[in-house]
Amino acid sequence: MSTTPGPRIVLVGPPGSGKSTVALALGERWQLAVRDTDSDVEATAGKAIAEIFVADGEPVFRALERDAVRVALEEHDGVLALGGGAVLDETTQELLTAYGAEGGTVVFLDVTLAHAAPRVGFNQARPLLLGNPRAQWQALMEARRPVYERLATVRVLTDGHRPADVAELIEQELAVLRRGEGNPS
Ligand SMILES: Nc1ncnc2c1ncn2[C@@H]1O[C@H](COP(=O)(O)OP(=O)(O)OP(=O)(O)O)[C@@H](O)[C@H]1O
Ligand SMILES: O=C(O)C1=C[C@@H](O)[C@@H](O)[C@H](O)C1
Ligand SMILES: [Mg+2]
Repeated sequence: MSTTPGPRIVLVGPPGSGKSTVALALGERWQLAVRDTDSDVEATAGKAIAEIFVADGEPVFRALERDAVRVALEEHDGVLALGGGAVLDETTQELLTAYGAEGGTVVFLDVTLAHAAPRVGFNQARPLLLGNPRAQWQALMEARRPVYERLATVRVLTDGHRPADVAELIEQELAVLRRGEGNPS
């Protein structure tokens, strides 16, 4: 077991990659508390993310999100799911880089458009995907992919896997890594 302070695992990836859902599956599998920075932001703001975007604007949301990620990395020791765009913030990038360098696990949940589309349904709850959802998703994934890949210590392709199976795949990947580092699994 890791002795790194902070969360046991942090999940990053685009909308529909399954961060929130897989976090719950991992929490159940490992009997760990689950936290989601999108929920933390909504609790702090007292309104839904879509409402924050409309009423206050994206910069306000991103500032709330930056604080939520910092606090969660400091005080949460279970499974942590981030919002899809949280990794774009420079402070968050620095914090995740440091967390990974100290032995923390950052998993990039990868997914292709064909599999993400039916999952998210591209509805009103995801303000960044309004307009032409497929094109928006593709553009943001293209821009963010290098960031997800750079910050992640593990990448798991989720296409065609149910959330519980993704959790199992993550566990297997981590076991392979531990063995590679010469630690028993
Ligand atoms: N591996 C999967 N297979 C099929 N459906 C999935 C999978 N993972 C998640 N889903 C479904 O896709 C939808 C979106 O999943 P989820 O909210 O976990 O994505 P997310 O990565 O947290 O997105 P966001 O960045 O918007 O928070 C949910 O309805 C969920 O049940
Ligand atoms: O990908 C994004 O930028 C977002 C993803 C969601 O998790 C929310 O954090 C919000 O809708 C923005
Ligand atoms: Mg989520």
